[in-house]
Amino acid sequence: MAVNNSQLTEMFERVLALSKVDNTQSVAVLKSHYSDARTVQAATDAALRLGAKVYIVELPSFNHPRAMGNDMTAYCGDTALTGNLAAQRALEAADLIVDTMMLLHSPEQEQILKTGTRILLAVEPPEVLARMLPNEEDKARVLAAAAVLEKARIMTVKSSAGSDFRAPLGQYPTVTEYGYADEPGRWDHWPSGFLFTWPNEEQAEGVLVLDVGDILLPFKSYARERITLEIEKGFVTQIHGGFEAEYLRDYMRYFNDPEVYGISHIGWGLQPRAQWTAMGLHDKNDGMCMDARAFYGNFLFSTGPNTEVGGTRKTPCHMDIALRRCDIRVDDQLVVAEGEVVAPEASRVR
Ligand SMILES: O=c1ccc(O)c[nH]1
Ligand SMILES: [Fe+2]
Repeated sequence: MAVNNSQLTEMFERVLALSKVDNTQSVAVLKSHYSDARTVQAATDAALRLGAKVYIVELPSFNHPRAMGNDMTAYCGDTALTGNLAAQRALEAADLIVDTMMLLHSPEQEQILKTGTRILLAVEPPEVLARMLPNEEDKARVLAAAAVLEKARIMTVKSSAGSDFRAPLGQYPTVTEYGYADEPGRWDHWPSGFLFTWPNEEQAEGVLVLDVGDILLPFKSYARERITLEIEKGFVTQIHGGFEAEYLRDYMRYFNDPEVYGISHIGWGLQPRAQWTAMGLHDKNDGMCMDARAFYGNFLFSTGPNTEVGGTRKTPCHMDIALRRCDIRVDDQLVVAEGEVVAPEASRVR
């Protein structure tokens, strides 16, 4: 199926309006050679139709010699913007940046946000953008869950597969993603609909068991056998299992950086229009597979960087791993029971 350009522009107009774009605003569209030309054009036309002053910042392609694969989250930290201070100043001058290249997990993104500039990441295929067009109900549900998470002192995750994980919280803020950048200095991602935080440094403990069907990004694979991760003092210390455990071990070892084993963001999915099955219907190069990160009731955990919240772990290897059928507790409140969102009530899809 394919979204036509008129529909794509109309969707961008709606999301940019939700992101508070109007005739008082300037909008920079950030692109590189792999940006979807339809997305760049639709974002540009939509911002113009909303009366904003629009400009396009195109950066030359950037490849790190050790990067593998084309998934934009496969190699984090260094980007085409790294070291390009003139381009960064040009981007900081905007009120809103539509990022069709991906600055996520780079220090430059944090520096830009600190100036008050808003960033909206949009790198998924137009058809995925359309299926998960954000709305104010998404925002209300995610913020309701965030109100619980930001007060929490511990997150615990258990599952019938054998997960038994504890993460003391409080050192880092709660991050919400509801699909539009409507506050000064806010980063968001269209499509999304989930929330997360980071464990207190060196305090996450326990076991996480990836069961059959759980998703590993950026591999874009469904686990076909169990993989068991042992976590001590905030780091993955053992990866047990068969071939898939060996593949994960080998991939992480390749980066030759002990920080790749640090636990990164942990949270849960609240997007009912995201589907666990969607990844199986897309080519690996279609996008970064936000369906896997956002599907309703997942436990999404990750390894590697924590620069997004001011941490010092700037490591290029970032695994996003989505588990189904977990029990997630925040303090003593059960928020997800066997993969079903149960609380807070205002975060549930009615
Ligand atoms: O939206 C995203 C995408 C990737 C990621 O690691 C976090 N959030
Ligand atoms: Fe991530």
